[in-house]
Order: sequence, then C-alpha cells, then structure tokens
Amino acid sequence: MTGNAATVLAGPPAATAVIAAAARQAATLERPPHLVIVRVGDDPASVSYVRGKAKKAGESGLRSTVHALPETTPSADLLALVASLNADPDVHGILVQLPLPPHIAEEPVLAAIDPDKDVDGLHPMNIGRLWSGRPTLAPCTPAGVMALLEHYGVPVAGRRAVIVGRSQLVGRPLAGLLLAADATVTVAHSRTRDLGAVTREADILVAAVGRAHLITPDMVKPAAVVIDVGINRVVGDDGKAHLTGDVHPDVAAVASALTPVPGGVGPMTVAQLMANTVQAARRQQSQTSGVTGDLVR
Ligand SMILES: Nc1nc2c(c(=O)[nH]1)N[C@@H](CN(C=O)c1ccc(C(=O)N[C@@H](CCC(=O)O)C(=O)O)cc1)CN2
Repeated sequence: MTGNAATVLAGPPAATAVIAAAARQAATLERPPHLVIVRVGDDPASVSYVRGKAKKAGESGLRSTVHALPETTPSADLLALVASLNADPDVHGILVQLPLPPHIAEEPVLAAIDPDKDVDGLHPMNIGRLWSGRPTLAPCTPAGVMALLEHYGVPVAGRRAVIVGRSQLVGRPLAGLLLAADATVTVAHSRTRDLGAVTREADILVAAVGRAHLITPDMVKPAAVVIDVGINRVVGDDGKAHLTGDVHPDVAAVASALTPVPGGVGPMTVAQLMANTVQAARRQQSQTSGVTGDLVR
C-alpha cells in the first residue's frame, strides 16, 4: 500500500494519564479504594487479565483482592460470594471476570452485583443510566475508547461513528457513550448487508468483533480514525501465536489515526477499571460521611 502512515493512537500514554488522575483522587479518600475481582476457572487469558488488573491496582494506590474459584463452582456459590461482597463496607468495587464457565449464566451474576459497586458497568441499572445519558459507571473498554479519543483530541461531536460489533461488553455500551458525546452512531453486525458500504461512511470506525483482519483498506474512508478493539490470537508465518486486531495492518495507509493491537485499547480497559473503582469508592465514602456524592463520568 502507498500513502502516509496513520498516526498511532498508543494506549499506554493515555492509560497513564487516566491512572494518574485516578491515583490523585484515591489519595484524597479516607481509605484506599478496594477492588475485588472474582475469577471462576483457569482460562489462561482470564488468569492473565486478572493478574494485570490486580497489579495495576497496586501501582495506582488501590487495594485489590482476587477470589479464584474452581471451574466447577456452582452458580449459587458465586452468587453467595457476590452477596457477601455487596454487604462488605470495605469493598468498593466488584468485578466478575468474563467469560464464566458454560454452566453459569452471566446475566443473573452481573445483575446480582450492587450497582454502586459495579465497576464493570454491566449491571442493567448502569446500562440504563448510560443509555439515558446520566452519569454512571460505564463498561471499561467503551469508556477506555472514549478516554483514548479525548486524550488524542479526536473530535467526536457531529462526526459519523460506525461500530462493527454489538456485544454487551463493547459494541452496545460504546454506541451509548458515542451518542452521549453527540456523534451520529451506526452499529453494524453480522446481519448488516454490504458492510463495506457502511464502514466507509465512518469518520470514526470502531472494530469490536473478534475476527482477525476483518476490516481491510477498501472498507475505510480516507483519513478516518480507526479504533481496533479486537483481541485475536493467531499463528503467524513463524509458527508462533501472536495477538492481532480486527483491523488489517494495511489500513494504516488509509486511516489518519489507528490504535495498535497490542498496545492500544487493551491498556485503556485496565486504566478505566482503576478510574471506575475510585469513582465508586468516592461515592460510597461520601455517602457514609453524609455528603451527597454524585457519580462523575
Ligand atoms: N468482567 C470483565 N471481563 C472481561 C473484560 C471486562 O472488561 N470485564 N474485558 C475482556 C478482557 N480484558 C479484561 O478483562 C482485557 C483484555 C485485554 C487487555 C490488554 O491490556 N491487552 C493487551 C495485550 C495483553 C496480551 O498480550 O494478551 C493489549 O491489548 O495491549 C486487558 C484486559 C474480557 N473479559
């Protein structure tokens, strides 16, 4: 491909800024915010992600506790643990790592978390608040995408945003956040006809499907900003497994800016979890001290 290479929207600098702001706020609280992460089973990626979240929490001045439960844990036992964490005033944020083992339905577990401690922003109450444009705890990856766009000064208001993918974790809540930021939002998915015609309309194109290199240069409007949320583990020509995104690398010759995989949205997910935990702790500690603490976005 020929043409100027796109600006790289690197995650780490933006993640550092989000975490630094969260750490400053954490330092003003009576007690360090306490994040509890529950992992069920030993899926290697989940083990790695949870380890990374706990490490980042420690680096950010937060406390963290990991409950690692066996793959065979009954739903009732997981729900009982969530109930105990809800009731514990020393727990400010609760996250149940996804995916859960097949025998455990995710929705009842996510709905069992106290909405005020739901630092994943996946509780129906928080999803409803997001879609009604009210301050809330927002899902970490979508909120991380918005923070990345803000960090690099990407204009959103009035722009055409196209999201490819409609997952509960990313596509759907990100559509709500982009709408709240006054973008004109389209959500494409597996039943969308002529996907390329839709993606070429985007000033801001977000790929959040989980299909390696789905988005090719012909699907991108020249000078569009492309956000790659994909996390695909593929075997390269060298026979080794490596991580790649939903966006083909050649898109860099068409886009004006592009997030790398790895090193783009992923670190923002973790950074936003720190920010959400501090936000939840601030609100809970202000409530116990009698001052009304509104959620801040
Ligand atoms: N309860 C939740 N479960 C899951 C979530 C979530 O937000 N809440 N998100 C994903 C996975 N995820 C966090 O859990 C996550 C994915 C990727 C990264 C990240 O930093 N990736 C690095 C590369 C790391 C690697 O080599 O694998 C990057 O992109 O640079 C962090 C967190 C599913 N589950």
